[in-house]
Amino acid sequence: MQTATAYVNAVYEKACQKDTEQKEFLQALKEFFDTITPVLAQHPQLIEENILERLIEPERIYQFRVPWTDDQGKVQVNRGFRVQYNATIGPYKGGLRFHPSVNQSIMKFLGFEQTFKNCLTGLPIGGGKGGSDFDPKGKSDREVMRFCQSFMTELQKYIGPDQDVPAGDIGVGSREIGYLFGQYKKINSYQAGVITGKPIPMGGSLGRTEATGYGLVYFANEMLKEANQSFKGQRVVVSGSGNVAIYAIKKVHELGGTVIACSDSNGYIFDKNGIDVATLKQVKEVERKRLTAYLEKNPKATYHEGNVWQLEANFTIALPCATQNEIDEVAAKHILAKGVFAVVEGANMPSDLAAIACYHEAGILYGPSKAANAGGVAVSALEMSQNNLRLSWTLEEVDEKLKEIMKTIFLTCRNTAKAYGVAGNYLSGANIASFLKIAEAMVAQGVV
Ligand SMILES: NC(=O)C1=CN([C@@H]2O[C@H](COP(=O)(O)OP(=O)(O)OC[C@H]3O[C@@H](n4cnc5c(N)ncnc54)[C@H](O)[C@@H]3O)[C@@H](O)[C@H]2O)C=CC1
Ligand SMILES: O=C(O)CCC(=O)C(=O)O
Repeated sequence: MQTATAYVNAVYEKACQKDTEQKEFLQALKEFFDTITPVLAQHPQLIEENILERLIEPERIYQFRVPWTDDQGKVQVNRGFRVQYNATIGPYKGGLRFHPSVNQSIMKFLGFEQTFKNCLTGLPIGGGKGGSDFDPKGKSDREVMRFCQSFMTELQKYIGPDQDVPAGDIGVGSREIGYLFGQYKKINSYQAGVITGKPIPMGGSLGRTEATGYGLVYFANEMLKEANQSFKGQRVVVSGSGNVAIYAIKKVHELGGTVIACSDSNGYIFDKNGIDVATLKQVKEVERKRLTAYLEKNPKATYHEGNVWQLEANFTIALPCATQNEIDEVAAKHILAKGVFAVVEGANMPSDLAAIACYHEAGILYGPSKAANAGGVAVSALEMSQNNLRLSWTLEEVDEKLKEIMKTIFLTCRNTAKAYGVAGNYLSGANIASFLKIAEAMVAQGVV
């Protein structure tokens, strides 16, 4: 039989030949494969089952046309996707992203990551992802509504509370989820559990809006405790200024840290006394303006064009919460030179492979996205539970469950890494623990 290394290399080579252009997808595979080779050496039956080749192939991908009419009466066309990656441990579950960069590679990398993330939550949810190259920026509410209605007119054929349950991601917040769910109900019937992140009066869960950002900080806090550290007195930089970033900043401040900078896709603000969350929420959630509008309300802050990871000031903790590959090798080296001892990821795959190698080489704490940002999908699964039970938990109840889930994910990563001889490597811990559970379930279900 092939050795584990030869098997992993062969599967990766084949993927590279099949999906040559899909660089984000291949990157996600490489990051994963590098950590699980030793596990395959211990479980040769998984090689016999050809588990990797089965696991990396999405169960199915839908791609569809999304025509809609803009405010000038002109017909526009976008491309829609839903990747149903893996439903071995539960219905497909994962967000929808509306951003001009969306393509099949990005959808596949996100669906692949989601499969393992969802498994780490310990809740019965499989992995999926979807979205469109539609750009909500600069569109009126009515344009966004018409787009969402057209998108859902097609998507509704493929989803259901026990089949596939979408939610939000970049560019999809409660406004979009409201329009999407409204159209689903018009075509079908009221089935609350068909989508999560719903506005509260439509069956949403308290705490879902905050869950990814809060969960990230709960996870980071567990990492810090393990290293006899805390958020108290830390100078923190958060990239992005959207849903994940805003609630991560809020929770860091509650735990005694100071977030001195955050960003959008054009530039970043530096506010040495700490980002004012109320102002940020007003600018981003209510007015939907660029970050420069923050300065009108907080003139002591400064605005700089470019990537926040070029910040001149020193800081100790980095929480990337914007997008994939925002930290490359140059940015990682800059971050390390500024005194950072922990990078914990709110965005999906924000560090490229060279950046991750820099963290490992420097021996800093590194919390990988599939573990650290799982709080959002975990509370989405709690929303599904509440919808099924036809009841609503209080914010305190949801937050308590989220804290417990994030602590358990941390312990799973920590204990698995230790058991496989890579103590402190939470990336390996996350990959190995979720891989073993899904692989075992896939073997149990037969070759399907
Ligand atoms: N919303 C959720 O529950 C979850 C989101 N995530 C991930 O978190 C990240 C952020 O998502 P959300 O906050 O939900 O999206 P969002 O649409 O609310 O905000 C995205 C933010 O990132 C900024 N951004 C986008 N590209 C950027 C770039 N190149 N440089 C700097 N800033 C940039 C945008 O200006 C915006 O402020 C994404 O990677 C997403 O996949 C992960 C788990 C759950
Ligand atoms: O809440 C969900 O179902 C999905 C959240 C998400 O898209 C993610 O975890 O990346």
